[in-house]
Amino acid sequence: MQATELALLSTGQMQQADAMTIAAGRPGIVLMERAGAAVAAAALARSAEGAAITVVCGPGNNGGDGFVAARILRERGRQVRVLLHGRLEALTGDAAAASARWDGPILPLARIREAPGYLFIDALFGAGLTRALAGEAAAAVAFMNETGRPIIAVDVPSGVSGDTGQVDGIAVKASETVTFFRLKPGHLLLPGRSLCGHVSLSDIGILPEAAAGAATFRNDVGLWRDVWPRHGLDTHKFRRGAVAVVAGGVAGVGAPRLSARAALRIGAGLATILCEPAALMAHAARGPDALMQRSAADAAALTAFLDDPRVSAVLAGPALGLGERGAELVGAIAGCATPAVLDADALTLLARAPGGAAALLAGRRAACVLTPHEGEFQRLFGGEAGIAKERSKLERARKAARRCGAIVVYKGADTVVAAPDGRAAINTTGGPALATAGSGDVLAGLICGLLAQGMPAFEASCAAAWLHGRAGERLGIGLIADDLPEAIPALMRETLPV
Ligand SMILES: NC(=O)C1=CN([C@@H]2O[C@H](COP(=O)(O)OP(=O)(O)OC[C@H]3O[C@@H](n4cnc5c(N)ncnc54)[C@H](OP(=O)(O)O)[C@@H]3O)[C@@H](O)[C@H]2O)[C@@H](O)CC1
Ligand SMILES: Nc1ncnc2c1ncn2[C@@H]1O[C@H](COP(=O)(O)OP(=O)(O)O)[C@@H](O)[C@H]1O
Ligand SMILES: [K+]
Repeated sequence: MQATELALLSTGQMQQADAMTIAAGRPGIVLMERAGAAVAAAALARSAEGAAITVVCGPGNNGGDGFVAARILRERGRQVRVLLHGRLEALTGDAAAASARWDGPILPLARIREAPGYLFIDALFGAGLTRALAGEAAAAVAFMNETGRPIIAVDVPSGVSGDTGQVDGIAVKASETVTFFRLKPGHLLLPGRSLCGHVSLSDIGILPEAAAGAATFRNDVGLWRDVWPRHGLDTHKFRRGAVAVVAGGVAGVGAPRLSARAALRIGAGLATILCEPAALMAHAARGPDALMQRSAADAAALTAFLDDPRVSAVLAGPALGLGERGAELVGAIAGCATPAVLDADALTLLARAPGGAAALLAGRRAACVLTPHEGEFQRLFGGEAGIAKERSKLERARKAARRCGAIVVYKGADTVVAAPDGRAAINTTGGPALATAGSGDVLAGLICGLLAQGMPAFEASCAAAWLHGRAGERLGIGLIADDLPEAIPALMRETLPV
């Protein structure tokens, strides 16, 4: 899949895409007929001839799609009941035209409890949702959900914001969502994603160029395949990239080793653990033999190591420790010219720095990736009203990336990767099996391993998040973080030109 097909459009951008297509000579009612036909096709696939289908229409064009679907379903032998929220005379434009083509009865929404039928089509609200559902609409949605019958949502489940995936109050819990042209962020961000059921995308004739300027993407291989590191026959270990993983003391030997192992498994040529002197023996006693260890007592030692131009990326955070040494080393990384990944303790130390992360990273000369989970994100940006008050995880990540001049990998079940230039991607690979100690350390190591091989930081972060998630899916429940790096080589061979 190409990057333009992975584009996600906001509801505003989708409206512009519609308007652009209509202005180019394709009438809105034609688009609506195609949208309604796609919804009808989904309902036909889920119902037998004669089945009773209830179509719940709202006051806008989402309702218009519902009227079209209702007409087609009746023509195809289904028993269709149409309910409308609001007055028929209040419908305008394409929705009014679509309702005029439906010559069956139209019942008020309040009658939804009578004979609900086998399947619902939710055409209440789509891209035009402006506020929380209330009154009759909220009651109808509660009823549909309670019946446990299948619900096909038109465009988005009513009550879910297409932009943020957030729900104020109540929303439809759909079995399936039929949407048009391109997905919206709300289909992928939680809780929206969990309310959509299976999402199918229908081409209704909107001009593909309408997505050309998109800066938000679903994270998939097509987004970064072209910049995936390739190594020629004449490569050697330093050309493949050397990673430095900055570690802490004896109590935290495991976490940085998970990161370093991940960096090696994703293709870095060399990985060295730089630990407190007292931890050197503990590291030396552990596998794999391919990993190297050195002591780095302070910032001077770390800087001297990073000054070697062959060291191509550095990672700090997992079990680094929150003491003076840690703070000093994070300061040294902020000031160095080596591409860096800052995770875990390094993020807490960044948040504690005078002026916060943005101040410490202001002068950075090389790419920097921050990998906060929710708690770390709050620590870093919770005090910045412009970021913390933003309702969309996508926009919070984007603003944080701009603020720090760094790539932000805002982790969770709907990880968002955002770049300071405004690009962002939402990751959907992975699952609950990844919620296990050390899983984040592996992700940080994967990113660092790709940075070390010269992959641009945004794409490296996206690729690492995608592979990390796929590895989690493949290993499934019961995985421990140690398993994740080992699953990476096979995944790479299957999905990438290595
Ligand atoms: N444009 C096109 O060509 C195509 C568009 N398509 C379809 O159009 C859909 C977008 O249509 P849309 O823009 O008319 O918005 P829609 O989601 O129907 O809702 C707007 C209405 O709901 C109302 N309303 C909002 N929130 C509410 C609430 N909480 N509680 C109560 N009322 C609320 C709002 O009222 P207002 O906020 O103005 O008071 C307004 O009356 C899109 O999702 C896709 O399905 C396809 O056919 C392809 C071609
Ligand atoms: N339910 C989930 N679905 C998908 N990915 C998840 C889920 N839970 C956790 N993850 C992923 O697992 C990793 C956990 O990282 P983190 O919270 O830093 O854990 P740790 O500090 O134990 O290493 C992140 O990459 C996160 O996106
Ligand atoms: K809907």
